[in-house]
Formats: sequence, structure tokens, C-alpha cells
Amino acid sequence: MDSSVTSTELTATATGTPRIPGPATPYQGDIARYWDGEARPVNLRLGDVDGLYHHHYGIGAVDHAALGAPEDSESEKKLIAELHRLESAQADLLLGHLGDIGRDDTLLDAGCGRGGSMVMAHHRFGCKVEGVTLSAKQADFANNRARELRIEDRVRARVCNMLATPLETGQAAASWNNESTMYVDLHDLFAEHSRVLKVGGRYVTITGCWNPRYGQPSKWVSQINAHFECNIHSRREYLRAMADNRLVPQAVVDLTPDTLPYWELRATSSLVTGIEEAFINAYRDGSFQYVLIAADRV
Ligand SMILES: C[S@@+](CC[C@H](N)C(=O)[O-])C[C@H]1O[C@@H](n2cnc3c(N)ncnc32)[C@H](O)[C@@H]1O
Ligand SMILES: CC(C)=CCC/C(C)=C/COP(=O)(O)OP(=O)(O)O
Ligand SMILES: [Mg+2]
Repeated sequence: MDSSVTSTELTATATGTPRIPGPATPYQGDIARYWDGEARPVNLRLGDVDGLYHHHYGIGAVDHAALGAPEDSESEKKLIAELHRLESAQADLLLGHLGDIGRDDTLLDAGCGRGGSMVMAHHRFGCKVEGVTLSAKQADFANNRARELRIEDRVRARVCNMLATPLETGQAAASWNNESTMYVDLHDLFAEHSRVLKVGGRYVTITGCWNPRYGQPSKWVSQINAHFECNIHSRREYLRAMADNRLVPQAVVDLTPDTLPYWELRATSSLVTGIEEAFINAYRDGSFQYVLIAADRV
């Protein structure tokens, strides 16, 4: 394993997606394999609704009028569309905290998945969006979508470690992690965001974190970690690691009550994956919180 690979050593996947050869750690190799092999219907069928493919969860009230009655032959289709609407609403909320972004700005999506949030950011601001993921499959998928939408000159995914990105120091007007912070050390992560962000730039994350008021990670939190091979941090760790890296919180929003309706609806669908109960119980017993943190790079 070579942990010294840098952005200057970019090569390409078979379909031309730039990549840094080799994961920095054996754990990153596991995570790359996990996402390369992921093809859950709950993600692909929701993405098929309008071509925005997300790997994050939803927020907001369920529109029961949009769901239709259970005997409705279209009820499954309507349920999928509603879950997808709530996931896109989550990304909209995140993008709404990035500040004033212009067409000439560059944004960084750290842990970009299949690129749904990147496309939304470009459509909203007209800006350039650079994404990084450990998974070559995901990066290829995101770049194919960008080509289909004819925005490949503005939206690009690369295969690389978010802790050592190819971005220049101060290049990004804003950057974010959408449900991707639980795979990395937070001090290393925020040091890299702090490096790539211009002074006065904005960092935003939406994430699940364990609640220090509960004491320690609950069994539900441990179950979520095992399910996704991730390591959920505490709310306290976020604030400490940001403070240590010139990221000053401007907003901390508890989205737990806003995400519960998504989970309760998802638990009734045929696309359940088995992790719904753990999320619902963890949110209800107060051991786990869904939060948005927006911070200024000072
Ligand atoms: C749950 S998905 C979120 C994807 C995307 N942010 C979204 O909202 O659809 C987590 C993502 O984090 C990425 N990831 C995890 N660790 C990473 C690392 N060290 N460097 C780059 N990407 C990483 C994974 O490859 C995956 O794309
Ligand atoms: C809030 C927390 C703790 C998130 C963990 C990271 C994660 C796996 C997010 C959703 O991905 P996904 O959309 O691929 O998952 P699923 O298949 O469950 O929809
Ligand atoms: Mg999903």
C-alpha cells in the first residue's frame, strides 16, 4: 500500500475517468469494493425517476395525496417517486447553504457517489463541480450521466481519496460531504477541505452522528456501522475537528424530525433493505441525529 500517492499521479479507468492508482489504506480498498458492487434497487429505481442518482436519505413531510390508495395499480411507482422527491429535497437543502455561488466558481463534492448532488449543484448555480469517490464504478456512472446531460465540461467525477484531492489550494468557493464523512478521520477530512476552500468559502455537511447526550454509540448505531462498513462520529467530534481546521460553524440544524417521515415511509415499501428499523429506533431513542452543519472557512 502506498499512502504517499498524490494528485499528480492521476491515471484513468478503462472509460477515461481519471483515477489515482491504489487506495491509501486497506480500509479504503474495502470501501471502494463495497461501492463498486452496490446496485440496490432502492437507489437505482429512485434514480430512474428523473436521472438524479442519490446515495443519501430524504427529508420533509410526506405528500400523502401523491401516494394514492394501496389498491392503486400505480401505488408502488408513486411511493418510489415520493421517496426520491424527499432525497432530492435533502440535496436541495444542502446546496441552499453553500452561499452565493457564481458560474465561474468551482465546488468540491467529497464522496460524490453516482453524482446526483453534483448535477443539482450545476443546474442551480451554473458552476463547475468536481467530485471524488473511491469507486471507479460510481465515477464512471457519474461521468456517463454528465455526458448524457451534455455537462461533462462542468461536472466531473474522479477516483481518488477525499483526504488528498487533486484540487489546488484555495480553488473551491464551497465544498461539501453528503453522507460521506463516516468513512474518514474528521481531522484529516477538515484539514483537506480547509486547504481547498478559499478564505470566506463555505463548507456544508449533512450526516448522521451519534449523540453525546446518549453517552456512547447505541446498538442501533453499531448496527448501521456494520451494515455499511462505516464509522459514525459523534456530534462533538464534528465541532471539535472543524474548530481545529479554521472551519467556523455558521449553522447547525438538527434534521432528525425531518428525516423520520422518510424512514417511516421507506419501511412500508417493497424496496426495504433491512436497515430501516435501526435508523428509526436510533432516531427515536435519541442516540443518533441527522444534522446539517454549515461552516465558514476563516
Ligand atoms: C453514502 S455514499 C454518498 C454519495 C453522495 N454524497 C450522495 O449523496 O449521493 C458515500 C460515498 O463516499 C465515498 N467515500 C468514502 N470514503 C471516501 C474517501 N476516502 N475518498 C473519497 N470518497 C470516499 C464513497 O465512495 C461513496 O461515494
Ligand atoms: C446517515 C448515515 C449514517 C449514512 C451512512 C452512509 C450511507 C451508506 C448513506 C446512504 O447510502 P445509500 O443510499 O446507498 O443507502 P441505502 O441503500 O440504504 O439507500
Ligand atoms: Mg439510498
